[in-house]
Amino acid sequence: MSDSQPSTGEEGTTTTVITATTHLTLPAHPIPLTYEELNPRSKPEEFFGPIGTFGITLLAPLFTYIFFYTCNDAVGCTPTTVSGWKYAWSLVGNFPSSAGYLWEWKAFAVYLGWYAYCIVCWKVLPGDVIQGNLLRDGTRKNYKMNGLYTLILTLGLSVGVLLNPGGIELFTWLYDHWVPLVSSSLAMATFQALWVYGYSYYNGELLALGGNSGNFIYDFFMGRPLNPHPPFFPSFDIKTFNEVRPGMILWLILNISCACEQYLRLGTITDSMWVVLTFEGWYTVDCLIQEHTILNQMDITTDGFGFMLSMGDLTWVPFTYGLQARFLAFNPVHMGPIYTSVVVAITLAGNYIFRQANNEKGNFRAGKNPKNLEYMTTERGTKLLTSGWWGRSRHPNYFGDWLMALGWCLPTGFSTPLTYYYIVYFVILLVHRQIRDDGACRHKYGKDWDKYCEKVPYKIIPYVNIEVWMRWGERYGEI
Ligand SMILES: NC(=O)C1=CN([C@@H]2O[C@H](COP(=O)(O)OP(=O)(O)OC[C@H]3O[C@@H](n4cnc5c(N)ncnc54)[C@H](OP(=O)(O)O)[C@@H]3O)[C@@H](O)[C@H]2O)C=CC1
Ligand SMILES: CC(C)=CCC[C@@H](C)[C@H]1CC=C2C3=C(CC[C@@]21C)[C@@]1(C)CC[C@H](O)C(C)(C)[C@@H]1CC3
Repeated sequence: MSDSQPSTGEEGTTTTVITATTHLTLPAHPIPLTYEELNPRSKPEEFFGPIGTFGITLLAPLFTYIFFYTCNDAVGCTPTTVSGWKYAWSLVGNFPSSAGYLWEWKAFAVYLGWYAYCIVCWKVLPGDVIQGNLLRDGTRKNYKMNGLYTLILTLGLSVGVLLNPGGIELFTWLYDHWVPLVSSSLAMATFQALWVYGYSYYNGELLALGGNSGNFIYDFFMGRPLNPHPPFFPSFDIKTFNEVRPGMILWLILNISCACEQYLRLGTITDSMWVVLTFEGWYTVDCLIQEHTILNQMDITTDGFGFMLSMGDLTWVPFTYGLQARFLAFNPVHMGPIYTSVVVAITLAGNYIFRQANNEKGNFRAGKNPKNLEYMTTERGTKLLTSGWWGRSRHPNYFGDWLMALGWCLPTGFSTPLTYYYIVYFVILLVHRQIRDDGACRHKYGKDWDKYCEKVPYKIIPYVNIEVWMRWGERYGEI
């Protein structure tokens, strides 16, 4: 089976080939023939251009380390005091346990083993082959969707280990080698990003429209190739593989390791740890149940695969999204029934909005409209929902996602602001994503998008017009 096929629909070798639930139609213009026409030069404008992308390339890994050195059982979690920072700094390269060693070959070998295991699972476990969206060269790629089976197998093996004598202690090996594992994932992420960047100059593959500026720093970060694959292994799509497997599943495993650490220290697992473990774990499970939906997301359809996604997927997601559980491992919080109920209610509300909104759009895009929602038809032929969750704001799913994120941070109590980094980072990520998506939709739908925006003026939070607030703020400022 070839990786890139004409859009006629063919049989995959494993199981049926299913076409991604998209409404995309063939471009009206003739498909350009030359490589240069297909891959035009882009302007380095996103993230404040080369300077901004250089800054994020350095700062994102740096923050991953800072989150550890300023928040661990040796220093506590006090990045708010000068003495806290000084003490944390003195421990870099000099940490009392292997959890803070900057590099360890054994951890690197374990990490490579984990990555290889994920590839083997992708190869040998069964799964539907889904045909992706139409690419601008007129072809479609096939994707094997078996992330959920990889997760089920991994969880099954984990339970097997945990039920054996010494299994809990074995699991805490991950907690005890946190920084060496961070460094290993970062090495892998950097290697991948460099390799796909270099290889994209040789194999004539389709480039991402936003990652072909000719500026190394910018293109390395944004991602030059759109759908990179290793040589001689064209059916292995590096981007979709990275997006939901080695990082997302590792996040769940690291959380289990933190829970084991807490159990060894306390002899029990606190309510706060259970809440974090359950809800963050469910996020991973839900993401893998819906794995096919990533084919319609901008990371897959538009963005290239570069350091942003490579580092984001392999390092940022598992090691910083796991901060809450790691904090609770050495700093247990007992929430009690009332606080637990409040946190659970917020998280469930977030999950409900997130899932309902994503399902409404997913069903609608698949040609189903079980709730009989209102919609408008654009000149392009695409339909846009104007009632239900998508009539309440233009990104209700982001709002639900953020509420869930709040529910993951609240169990850590209020002794440190650091564990709340996630909701701050997530606001920035979602607002930036909203602006990018709005721009892309305006480009796609033209004045139809303006009509939709008139009908649904609220950007993320239903019925809350941030722009009105901003204008009101400006007027207040003038007074
Ligand atoms: N935890 C994390 O770190 C992250 C989580 N996420 C989550 O991933 C999920 C996917 O996010 P993302 O890919 O950014 O975007 P969305 O799932 O919100 O999809 C946006 C697209 O939906 C289509 N659309 C917009 N409005 C309508 C409408 N009214 N009716 C029908 N279709 C519409 C448009 O595409 P078209 O018209 O072409 O179909 C638009 O480009 C979200 O739930 C988000 O919260 C995302 C990033 C990071
Ligand atoms: C600091 C830095 C370099 C950040 C890069 C941003 C990345 C962390 C995010 C960009 C898009 C992401 C997505 C997910 C995780 C975070 C990153 C990689 C995602 C896999 C989370 C789970 C969701 O269900 C998702 C599959 C929709 C999502 C896809 C985008």
